[in-house]
Amino acid sequence: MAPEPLSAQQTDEALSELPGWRAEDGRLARDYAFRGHLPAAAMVIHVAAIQEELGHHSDLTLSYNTLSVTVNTHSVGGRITELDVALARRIEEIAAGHGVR
Ligand SMILES: C[C@H](O)[C@H](O)[C@H]1CNC2=NC(N)=NC(=O)C2=N1
Repeated sequence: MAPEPLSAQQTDEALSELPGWRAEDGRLARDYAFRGHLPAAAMVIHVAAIQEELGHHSDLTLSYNTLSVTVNTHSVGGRITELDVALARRIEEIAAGHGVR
């Protein structure tokens, strides 16, 4: 069954438990900073593995020591849904282990 887009209030409630994340242009977004390039690149692989497990995929932009994550749900026309929140929560769980600053 297709997920329902979250209301603005539901999105705000989800964001209140996702420090550092924001809603921007209809997407959940967060920028992570690392101590160098390899830790940032390693985080990409770990996030990719989670995304394959969940069947839900963010857009990842890797720079020197930063990784920008944005995600919405394509199947509902590019809106924020619980699937995006679930992925953001999983990414948050692994971030500290990658030495996020
Ligand atoms: C078949 C597969 O599960 C779907 O195409 C998934 C893949 N990953 C996805 N990722 C995102 N962000 N939105 C989707 O609607 C989506 N659909």
